[in-house]
Amino acid sequence: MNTGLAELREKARAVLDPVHYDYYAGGVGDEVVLGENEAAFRRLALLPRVLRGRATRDLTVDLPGGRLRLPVLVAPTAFHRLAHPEGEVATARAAAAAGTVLVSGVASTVAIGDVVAAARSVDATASVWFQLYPQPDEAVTACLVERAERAGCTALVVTVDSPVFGRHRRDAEHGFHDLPAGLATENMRDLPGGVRDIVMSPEVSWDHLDRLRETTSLPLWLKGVLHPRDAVLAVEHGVAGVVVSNHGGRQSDLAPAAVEALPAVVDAVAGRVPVVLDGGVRGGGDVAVALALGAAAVGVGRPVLWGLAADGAAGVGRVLDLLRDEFDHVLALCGGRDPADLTRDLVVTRGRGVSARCG
Ligand SMILES: Cc1cc2nc3c(=O)[nH]c(=O)nc-3n(C[C@H](O)[C@H](O)[C@H](O)COP(=O)(O)O)c2cc1C
Ligand SMILES: CCCCCCC(=O)C(=O)O
Repeated sequence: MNTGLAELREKARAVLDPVHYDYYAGGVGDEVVLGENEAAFRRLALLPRVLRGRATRDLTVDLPGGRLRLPVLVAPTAFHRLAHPEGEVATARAAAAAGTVLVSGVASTVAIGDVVAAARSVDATASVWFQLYPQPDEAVTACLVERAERAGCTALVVTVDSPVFGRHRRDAEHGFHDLPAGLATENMRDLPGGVRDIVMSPEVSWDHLDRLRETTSLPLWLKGVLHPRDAVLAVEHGVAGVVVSNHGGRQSDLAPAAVEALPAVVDAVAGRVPVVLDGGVRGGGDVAVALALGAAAVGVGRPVLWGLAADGAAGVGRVLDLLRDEFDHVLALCGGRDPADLTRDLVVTRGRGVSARCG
């Protein structure tokens, strides 16, 4: 892990209520996938290319829903006001200042309109995307989508890896089930039928996705895809992009590490839509490896929460600066001029030698 990020994590651990720290840090079951997400990156190396670099590198990436000044976006995570009183407002300001996208979760503790306003107060062109779980009551989903559109979100991220809640042992041991008094999931107010809770339903299907797509003209990303066949189906169902993710090791503890699932999804999608990876990204080197394996960008979840808890918007800004700076440095070391110079032939598995390649 980048040492700056490790310091922020330790500062966050020191200031957070241990129950809330464990909610953020924890994973499902035995936390095998949680560990594997990071460990899998450590097993990969990048072959440098020489004599082809340039003095300054262009880190910009264009995605459906917005331009990123670095190939790192803020993955959706719930309940930012557990970390800092300003919550998602602080995160939005920092993401906008860094020139990247905040994917704001439906389970945010600030309403989406206020999140977008915070981002736009820093940069009038800032892009905020809205993440939601497709609800079995489609009137609820439609209402959430309408709110995101009205707020000015520029893309929707539909999370599909949660047919049921993940079983988080740390939360169970602490008895953490509810937000403390004074905090609420602000997007879940005044919904059709008086619904207040986010429902995870195994009955949500591709048909729900098709109907959701008909309710909006926003680009729609599918988050939580690991099987290449699902990636193909996603493209066939008209998504604008796919997020390879195991939810940061918080859903199935039998899932593969996210970066290990990435190449097959990239191959299945075959360039028809961009692929974003999240899970275990803890430094600029991880960003570079993911891009070399075909990701257009990566998402970061927990490091942003550590930065937020440690120092509000400034702490989130520090996380994004550290990742940008380290990624730029690694790109230079690989003889890269921009992210497109990171190609799969650069990636090798440690301990397995390097095969002859000239492609
Ligand atoms: C505390 C926490 C809350 C999360 N909440 C959501 C959520 O509401 N919606 C969602 O799609 N993903 C959620 N995720 C998953 C993240 O979007 C992302 O997939 C994951 O954090 C990436 O792994 P990383 O934390 O190792 O970077 C959450 C993750 C954490 C750690
Ligand atoms: C009742 C709100 C559920 C929010 C789910 C947040 C999440 O995805 C997580 O991993 O935690």
